[in-house]
This record gives sequence, structure tokens and C-alpha cells, in this order.
Amino acid sequence: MDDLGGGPRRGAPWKRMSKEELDNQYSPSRWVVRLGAEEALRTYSQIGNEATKRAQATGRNLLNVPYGDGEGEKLDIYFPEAVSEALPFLVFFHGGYWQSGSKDSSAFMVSPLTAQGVAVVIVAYDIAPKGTLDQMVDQVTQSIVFVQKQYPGNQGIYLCGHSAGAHLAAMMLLANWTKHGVTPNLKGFFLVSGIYDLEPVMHTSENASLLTTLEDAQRNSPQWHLKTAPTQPVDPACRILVTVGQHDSPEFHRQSRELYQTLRRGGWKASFEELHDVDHFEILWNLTQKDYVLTQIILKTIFQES
Ligand SMILES: N[C@@H](CC(=O)c1ccccc1NC=O)C(=O)O
Repeated sequence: MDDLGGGPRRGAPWKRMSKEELDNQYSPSRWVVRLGAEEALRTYSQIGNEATKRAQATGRNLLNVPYGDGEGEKLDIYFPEAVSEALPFLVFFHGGYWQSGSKDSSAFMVSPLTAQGVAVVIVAYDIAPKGTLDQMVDQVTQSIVFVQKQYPGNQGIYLCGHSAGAHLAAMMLLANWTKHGVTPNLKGFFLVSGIYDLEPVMHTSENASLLTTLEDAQRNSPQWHLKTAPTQPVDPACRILVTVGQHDSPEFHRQSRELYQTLRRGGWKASFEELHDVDHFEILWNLTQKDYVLTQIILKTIFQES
């Protein structure tokens, strides 16, 4: 079979990649340009830890709030100075390939957002091997239901996720809220350097244990669901920003672009941004800075200035 015609392989470049090439494409740390791979991962944790310590020391917050019965079902809420019931909430899901990372080192964007009047929620979920992907998706769903029930007067819930966390956030485009007894006031999604089609991930060394069957991968792929059975936004004004770093790998670029295109075709108010001169990790740690372009886009979206 040749790959140039309109055969089944067309449009899925990863199917033509060797195992080594796939591993490479799906190892974000190998694509950083300013640091070595290990140093990039270390710096990422360090900046996350420092931002979290600072956030916990300086502002008003509620830490380790249970959103479910499970030991790992906890979230941290960071409030702005001015107390109000009618706050916008940004709910963040950390990355780490569903196998690493924690809420305790992921409060990157807390300081610049709380300073502008946004409450920020950092969610913990049971990473593998304790949690399965289905459980993680369920936990993330529960965390959003919890925020809506706890703060029914919120001025909008905005979901933000990085990498594997962007995948979990994007899965919420498919959530069936009616069975949870409450429809969250979702006004926006900020999807940062995410993975939305898990089929290629199945074939990488690092992640094979998470996804054993094609069915697992498809059930947990927002790209696959949105393409085969498009969903509609509950709120037609709901915005989705799909963003990727210039130095993310070509597969990460393709994943983001294709999700964006699928969302647009499905009638979602989506936009796409390739962020200049940042890698998979810098794109997130720059969110500690109030002047960073993505911080500004997030604030403008929340306060409806664009
Ligand atoms: N072992 C991975 C680590 C990784 O992908 C990662 C690490 C921290 C935060 C997000 C990540 N990627 C996606 O979830 C790498 O080689 O970059």
C-alpha cells in the first residue's frame, strides 16, 4: 500500500514513524532548546514549587479541600484580595503524562491571576499507576462539579490544562453534566501544549502501560469523539484557546492544530495560538509572569476584553 494516495494512512503521519521517532515526538523534554532535557524537567519542578510556596504564603487560600471521597481527590483554592461570591474561577489541571506532577507544585499562574481578581483552583487527581485514565477523567469532572456547587454565584469557570492536563480539560468538552445534577458555568478553556488523540501515545514506550487497547485510547481521545460525534457548547459564548509552544515537537503541533480545526468545524468559538520562542515547559512557567502574552490572553478572555 502506498501512503501518498487517499488510503487509510493519509492524514496520520505518526503511523509512518518508527518506534524511536514516536518516542522522540512524544518526549517533550527532548525538544527544549535552551536547556538539557533533565535540566528542563528539574527547572520546571523548581519553578512550580517556588510559585506554589509563594502563593500559599502570600494570599488567602483553602488547601487540600476534598472534592470527593478518595484520598487523592483534593484541590487548593487561591483567592484574590477582594472577597466576593461572584468571582471568575480558573481551574487548572497539571501535566506530567498522567504519571507525574502534583497540585503541590503546579500553582504557576496563581499570583498574576489572583492579583487581577480571579480565583484559581489547582486540582489533584490520581496519577498512574494508582489511577486509570477513566478515573482521572471522572475525578476532573467531579472537581468541576464541586467548584460549581460550592460557588454557584461564580462569574464563570475557566478550565486550563497543560500537556496531559490539557487532555483532561479537553475531555470536559464531552462531559455529560446532567448526571451530576449541576451544569457548571463553563465559559472558557485554555488548552496548553496538550495531547488530544491518544492513539499514537499507545505506541510510545513511556505510556504503553496507560493505554492497552485501541478502545481505551479512543474512549479517552477528545479529538476522536469530536470528529465522530461533534458536541455543542452549552454556552455558545464559551471560548476555547488551543495553544502550543513554538519549540514543541511537530506531533504536538499537529495534535493542537487538528483539535482546533475540529472544534471550529463543530461550531465552537475556538482560537489557535502558537506561542513564540517557548518550549513545552517555558510556556507554562511563563504564566508566573503577569506580562507574559499567554497570561494576558487569559486575563483578556476572562474579562471579555477581546
Ligand atoms: N518524560 C516527559 C515528561 C513530560 O512529558 C512532562 C513533564 C512535566 C509536565 C508535563 C509533561 N508532559 C505532559 O504531560 C518528557 O520527556 O518530557
